[in-house]
This record gives sequence, structure tokens and C-alpha cells, in this order.
Amino acid sequence: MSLHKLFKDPTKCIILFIYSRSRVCGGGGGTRPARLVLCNKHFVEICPRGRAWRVREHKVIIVGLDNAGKTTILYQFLTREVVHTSPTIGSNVEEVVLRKTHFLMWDIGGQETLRSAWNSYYCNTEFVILVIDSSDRERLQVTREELYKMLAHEDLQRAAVLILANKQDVKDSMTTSEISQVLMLGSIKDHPWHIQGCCALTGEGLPAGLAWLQSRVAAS
Ligand SMILES: Nc1nc2c(ncn2[C@@H]2O[C@H](COP(=O)(O)OP(=O)(O)OP(=O)(O)O)[C@@H](O)[C@H]2O)c(=O)[nH]1
Ligand SMILES: [Mg+2]
Repeated sequence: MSLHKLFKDPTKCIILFIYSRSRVCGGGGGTRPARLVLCNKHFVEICPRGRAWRVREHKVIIVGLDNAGKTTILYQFLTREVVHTSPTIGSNVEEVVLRKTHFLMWDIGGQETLRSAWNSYYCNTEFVILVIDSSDRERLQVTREELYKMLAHEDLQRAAVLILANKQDVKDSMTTSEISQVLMLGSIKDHPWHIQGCCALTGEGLPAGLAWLQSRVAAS
């Protein structure tokens, strides 16, 4: 029977599920890559490490220079509280769920020595969240260089970009339009993008940023 017919028949789909699971989990299969099975409207992932399946997650990477507020934002998304942070070495990963949409968010350390490793996170990324410290005028050019390097990377060709202009609570911080100009966002034609002002300490602006991500998922 063709795969097309199998997917139309829910009973056969379950059989395919069990078959795949036994292949993945059986005899030393713990290190095998997960398999994807289309079941009704959802992608169901067969996971090699015990969890039978999970709903499709949209991969998000959170990047930006050190001290921009990436980790603070990740945990605001998750808990709606401010956490105490220290500079991230490596990454933090959390699942953030917004109205049945699951985002797997990778917060990556932004120190200069760590930036060359950002590209090891790019594979399968659907969204890039670029966090900017809006009070750090001096380093906005550095952010611009990093942004265009990312946009040119082949693994990010299909990614949409959300720019979070963080620390809007700081006096004399740059506005979103100033940041848009310096980053030349108007010249970006091959990636959907959106800029949102926010304050990770209060959470202001973050729901609007998440809503934009979700609207992109819904549109795709
Ligand atoms: N005033 C103000 N401070 C903020 C805001 N967001 C984060 N901070 C502070 O900025 C500092 C750095 O925040 P982090 O979230 O650790 O920054 P990061 O981007 O993860 O830094 P790295 O892990 O080094 O890349 C912390 O002291 C935060 O409390 C904000 O919106 N306003
Ligand atoms: Mg951090």
C-alpha cells in the first residue's frame, strides 16, 4: 500500500507508528535519530529515549551580544518572572507553549568568544530572536555585522527574524525606529522580520513578540 493511502487511514497510521517505534527503540536503538510520522494534522515524532511521541516543536534560537537580556527574556517567556542570571556559557533550552503552539527555544551565550559557535545551532531553525540592549549604542554596529552574517548562512535561509529591542526602561535607550535604521532592516527582503520594543524586567512587549511568532506559524 502506498504511504499516501496509509496516512489517509487512521488505523494503518497507528500500525505504522508501532512499527516505527519498535525499530527505533529496539536493541541499542537509543542513539538512532528520531523518525517522523504524519498522523492526521500533526507531525508526531518517535523519540528514541522513552518518550513515545510529542507534538511538533518550532525551533527558535535566541541570539544577541552578551548582556542583551536573552536569558532574562527566555525565563520571562517561560515563567513570567525575572530570574537572576549570570553570563551564559553554551546555551539554555526550554519549551515555551503559546496556545497549543510549541516553541523549542535555545538561548545561546553572546560573549565574543562564543559567537563563532552560534552556527552550530542553526540547523532546522524556524525563528531567530535577535535581542538588542537598546541602551548599548556603541555596540549596535557589532550586532548589525552579526545579523547579516546570520542572514547569509545557508541553514537560516527560511528563518523569520524577530528583533527584540530590549531594555526600553533604561533612560535614553534607542527607539525601535532608530535601531531599524542602523540595522537597515528595510533592506531585508528575503526573510520575514519584525521589530518589537520590550523590557525583560517587567515583561512589557514580550507577549506581542510571541504573538508575532505564532502568527508566522499560523500563516505557514
Ligand atoms: N534595565 C534592564 N535590565 C535588563 C533587562 N533585561 C535584562 N536586564 C539585565 O541585563 C543583564 C544581562 O541579562 P542576561 O539575560 O543575563 O543577558 P544575556 O543576553 O543572556 O547575556 P549572555 O548570557 O552573556 O549572552 C542582567 O543583569 C539583567 O537583569 C531590561 O529589560 N532592562
Ligand atoms: Mg545569557
